Amino acid sequence: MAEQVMEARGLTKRYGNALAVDHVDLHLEKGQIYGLVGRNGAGKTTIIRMITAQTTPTEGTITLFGANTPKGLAAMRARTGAMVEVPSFYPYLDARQNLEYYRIQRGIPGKSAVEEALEAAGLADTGRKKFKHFSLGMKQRLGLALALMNRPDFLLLDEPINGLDPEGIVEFRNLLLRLSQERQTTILISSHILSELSNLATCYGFLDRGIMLEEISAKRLEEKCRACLELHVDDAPAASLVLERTLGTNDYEVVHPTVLRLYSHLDRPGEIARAMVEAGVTLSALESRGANLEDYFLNLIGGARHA
Ligand SMILES: Nc1ncnc2c1ncn2[C@@H]1O[C@H](COP(=O)(O)OP(=O)(O)OP(=O)(O)O)[C@@H](O)[C@H]1O
Repeated sequence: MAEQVMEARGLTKRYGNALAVDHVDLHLEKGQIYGLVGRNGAGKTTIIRMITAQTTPTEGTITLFGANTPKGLAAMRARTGAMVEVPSFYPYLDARQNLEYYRIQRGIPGKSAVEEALEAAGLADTGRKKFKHFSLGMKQRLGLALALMNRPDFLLLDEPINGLDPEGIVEFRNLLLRLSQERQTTILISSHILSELSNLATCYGFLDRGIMLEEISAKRLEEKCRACLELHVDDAPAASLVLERTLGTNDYEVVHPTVLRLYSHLDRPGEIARAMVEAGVTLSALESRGANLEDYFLNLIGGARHA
């Protein structure tokens, strides 16, 4: 069984009468890249701040690397690194000097920690360039380097991609993939744009107004968003036979006794309708479906709001 890095149960944060985070459960296993997705104000930052002990939960428990006592948690937090807001760096210092300042302040042993962190964040070649001349992408990467200085096993990043241009997003994503592959770092990354995390996250948690609507693996999400033709019929087993024998495809699933999803023949709905009619299967609807990631999330939120 994969090692559990973090588990939160019933995690709740109340500010006065407002519930910023409402009984959220979260699970992260070693090596996962967990995308925490929610619109502005959904509670992402508050969750990350509770995990990093920057704020105290009103209710609920957090377990980090198997520890859940205050003392145990404090010890395990040394194995985490976080970038919650862009840290304040000195504008007239370069990347190395800024990190060296924080290394000493945090008591991280060994000067090589700075070099290693700069290397891991793709900033090893910035030389004497002062922070004030950094692009936003470089500033974000310096924030990442700072979070990496203690070589964390578990990295928490709050909206690190926010404001980056497409090229910056790809660069940042590649850095995180490298960390995940080379060091098996477990990563929790939040974003309000689901598609920013595609090709990166291995699982997602969808958060809306403090409530965790769904935790889902990237693989399952991809399957759910795959383009298909949805067939509404009177008899799904009979329709399956038509798909297999007449149309020669196995690329379908029966999702209900009267509904099938067909992933092949997407551009040939007429052929499908004809084959069904000829076999005596009543086809009451044939719809083209397939959500992109963003639509999936919006539908999920919409569903929860109308419930
Ligand atoms: N210190 C605080 N005092 C009062 N309310 C707060 C405080 N911090 C957060 N909130 C409220 O809690 C809710 C969740 O905020 P949070 O910052 O966690 O959301 P978020 O998903 O990270 O959004 P954003 O991307 O805008 O930061 C919001 O309604 C916010 O106004």
